[in-house]
Amino acid sequence: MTATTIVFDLDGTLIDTAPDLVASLNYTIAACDLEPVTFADLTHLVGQGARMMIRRAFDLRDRTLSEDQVPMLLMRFIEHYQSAMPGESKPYPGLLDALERLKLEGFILAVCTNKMESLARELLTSLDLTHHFAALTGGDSFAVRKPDPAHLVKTISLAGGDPSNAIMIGDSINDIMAAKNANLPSIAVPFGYSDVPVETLSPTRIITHFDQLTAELINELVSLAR
Ligand SMILES: O=C(O)COP(=O)(O)O
Ligand SMILES: [Mg+2]
Repeated sequence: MTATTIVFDLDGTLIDTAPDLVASLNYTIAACDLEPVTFADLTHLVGQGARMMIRRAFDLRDRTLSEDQVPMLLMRFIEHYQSAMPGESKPYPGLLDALERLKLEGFILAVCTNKMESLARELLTSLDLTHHFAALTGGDSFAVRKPDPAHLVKTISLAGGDPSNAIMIGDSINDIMAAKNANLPSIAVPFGYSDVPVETLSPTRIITHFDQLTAELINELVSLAR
């Protein structure tokens, strides 16, 4: 039987990227004289990639964003975000040990993020993490993205895994819904950027630290879902 695949979300799950996302977004929207956003705002803005984050910042400030401004603003965001990488972004406590441990235990590890694939790859490479993952896909890798189950299913297949023997771990509604839509169990982490308490998303389980992400837990949740 193919090994179980553990699919991780990136922003707010693997890596605490909020300070850099806020800094790059504020640099971007300053070009249009928008007031800076805060971390609390970010929980409502993040989740569907940079383009949507910019759009939502304009909505937050009751400003109209014309379509022809979008490419310039997106480029401004990407350049700023790339130039600072990894900036203040850091893996959450216990992540590195968990990745090493789970790989030794034979799990396939993958990343399914709505961040642009190139930015996600560069960020994980700058933190020396890319080598842990058999596949990494972003919000622009396919025609669809989380919460569409196809994003998750295609990521598992790319990693060499079996889409019926996998689990998704994430911090937001997109991750938990993608798992549900793909008929897979999910684990939510409460330390990320959800704008609602993660319990309200009804994940299969919640963990508060990566030390709790054990082979026993994953095997239990995957077999319960069968
Ligand atoms: O960058 C985003 O908007 C979302 O990224 P995530 O899917 O890794 O949480
Ligand atoms: Mg996330």
